[in-house]
Amino acid sequence: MVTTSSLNLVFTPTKPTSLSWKHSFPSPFTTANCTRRQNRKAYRFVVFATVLADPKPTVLVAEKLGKAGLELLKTFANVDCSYNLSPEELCTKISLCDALIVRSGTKVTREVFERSGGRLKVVGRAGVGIDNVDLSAATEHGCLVVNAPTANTIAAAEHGIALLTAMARNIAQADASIKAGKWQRSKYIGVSLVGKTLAVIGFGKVGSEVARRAKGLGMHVIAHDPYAPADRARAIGVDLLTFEEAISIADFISLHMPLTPATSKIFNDQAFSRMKKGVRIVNVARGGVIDEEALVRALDSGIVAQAALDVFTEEPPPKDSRLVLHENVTVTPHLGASTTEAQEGVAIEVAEAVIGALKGELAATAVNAPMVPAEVLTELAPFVTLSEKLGRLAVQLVAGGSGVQSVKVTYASARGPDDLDTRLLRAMITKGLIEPITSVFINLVNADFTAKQRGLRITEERFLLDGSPENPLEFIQVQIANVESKFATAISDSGEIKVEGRVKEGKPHLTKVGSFSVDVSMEGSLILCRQVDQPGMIGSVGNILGEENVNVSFMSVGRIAPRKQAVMIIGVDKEPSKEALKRIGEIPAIEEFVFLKL
Ligand SMILES: NC(=O)C1=CN([C@@H]2O[C@H](COP(=O)(O)OP(=O)(O)OC[C@H]3O[C@@H](n4cnc5c(N)ncnc54)[C@H](O)[C@@H]3O)[C@@H](O)[C@H]2O)C=CC1
Ligand SMILES: O=C(O)C(=O)COP(=O)(O)O
Repeated sequence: MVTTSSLNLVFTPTKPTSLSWKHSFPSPFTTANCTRRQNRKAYRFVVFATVLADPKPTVLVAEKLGKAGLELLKTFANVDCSYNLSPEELCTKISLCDALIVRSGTKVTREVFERSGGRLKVVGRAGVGIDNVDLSAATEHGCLVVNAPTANTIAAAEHGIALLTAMARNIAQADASIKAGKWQRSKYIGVSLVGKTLAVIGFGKVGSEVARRAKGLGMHVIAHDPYAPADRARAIGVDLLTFEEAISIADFISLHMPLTPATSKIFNDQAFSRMKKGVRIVNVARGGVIDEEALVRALDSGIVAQAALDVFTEEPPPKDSRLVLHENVTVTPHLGASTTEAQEGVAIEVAEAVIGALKGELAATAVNAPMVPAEVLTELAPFVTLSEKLGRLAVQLVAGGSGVQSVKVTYASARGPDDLDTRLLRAMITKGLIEPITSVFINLVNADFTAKQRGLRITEERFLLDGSPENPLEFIQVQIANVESKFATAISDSGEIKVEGRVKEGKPHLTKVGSFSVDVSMEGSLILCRQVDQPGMIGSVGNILGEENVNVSFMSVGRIAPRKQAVMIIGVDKEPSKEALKRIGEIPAIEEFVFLKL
């Protein structure tokens, strides 16, 4: 048994039959192929498509983006290129935008999401680092964040090597000196790289490309990365060491990890004190991983002989920054990704991801939503629809005023937990449970967060079946505990509202309500009746609906035993009038009934 999500707040359905959708979904999800590009697996992703009122969405491009990416965006959207916006200008504009594209120079704060009024659907980061985007706020607002993780890797690695070699040979200082009319050959004696030890901190895409190139320069390369697979390092001929080991034996250190709470100021006084005297440091990652004041102290004391920095805690750094002005420091203004090739690449990469997201696809480069491989998505597709419908149906059975706090989802499958990814199904059940009773829009990005915020505790269980794991799932059960139902029949023997569904011939079917077995296709709207099993019932209800010109799409009866109680389910194409529903309720053999929209 696998149980997830343990959240403990309360939410109360206020309008259980209201189905006013803030966003409509042509289908619960669409799929699209994620194309090309080296280093990227061909994933296909799910998503919740938003139908935009304006035929063309608006994309705000807040920083300079390569031409090819802009052209691509213009084929699909109205593109507003407004650079150098102040934070207030950005917040003002954002309520008119469906997507925002930035580089590292724009802070996408919580206020930006709040001020978007729910319109902003995707933030595209035309580059790797997303430390300038408030990811929690994005997730809370159901806004997808995508980046362009591969197209600037080589540019950043080449810049790292450029800084390494320039620093070792005092290129920048010598250049400035000669332009100042001097000729200082003995002052700018450098150090050689060959045979020296380079510690690469952060052995990801950029770090490993730097390692490859440094080996080509004859350096001995070691690395530290708590998450990097040892075999990838071995394949490049690099030993993975602990942080302390790596920094204490290195002659050169090159930084390539993201800025996170764990890496913030990881290079501090303590770290510098462990380094070999005369070490040289390159930072093409993020300024915030270094305590810049500690680095100045280490430079002054000679522990660090030289530093070459492309990135700073504050960008641009203050004009009087002691670090920038230090004679042993070489600086560039965050140029790691700034090659013609990389900028065209990231522009296309981010434009494709943003367009995909606006079309309703979840990009391969989503950073705040789970990625679902294509093959998993294809086989789970009908269960995704089933999940949402079960959620919608279950919550509409709750009597108004009963707070829904606890929902148990059971997946019956012959597959082991590792072979069945239920995140998508859970998100869709959550969507089905919450959307009918609120105006909140739920997608894969914000489902768990919204459930937590609304006090909905969703636990998941697996019911392991014998048999063939060919079919991912046999059935899904949704149970809502500790509530009253407006249709008492839906309460199972164990006291919860219980609905169960299966996929039959690719279509979602309701197969259990409470303790009654039924079998109806989950389409349109349903009238559920509990009745004393007797002849003529179908005709009686059918007549009332016929008089109202309500088309009946199907009827199905599930009974305990002949002439005892039965559950009749009637599918209708439109909502019958209150009067018709009242007349159905007045049929003597009908003990209770409920009208539900799927
Ligand atoms: N200066 C510039 O213009 C550019 C800077 N960058 C920056 O370079 C960095 C690396 O980028 P990529 O290689 O594309 O990212 P990546 O995600 O491929 O690699 C980052 C690596 O850092 C590792 N890491 C995480 N926490 C760590 C820790 N505490 N200690 C050591 N390693 C840790 C991760 O396991 C991962 O392998 C990012 O911060 C990115 O923003 C990237 C491109 C251009
Ligand atoms: O991709 C990254 O992480 C970078 O740091 C590049 O930043 P930029 O897009 O050049 O502002």
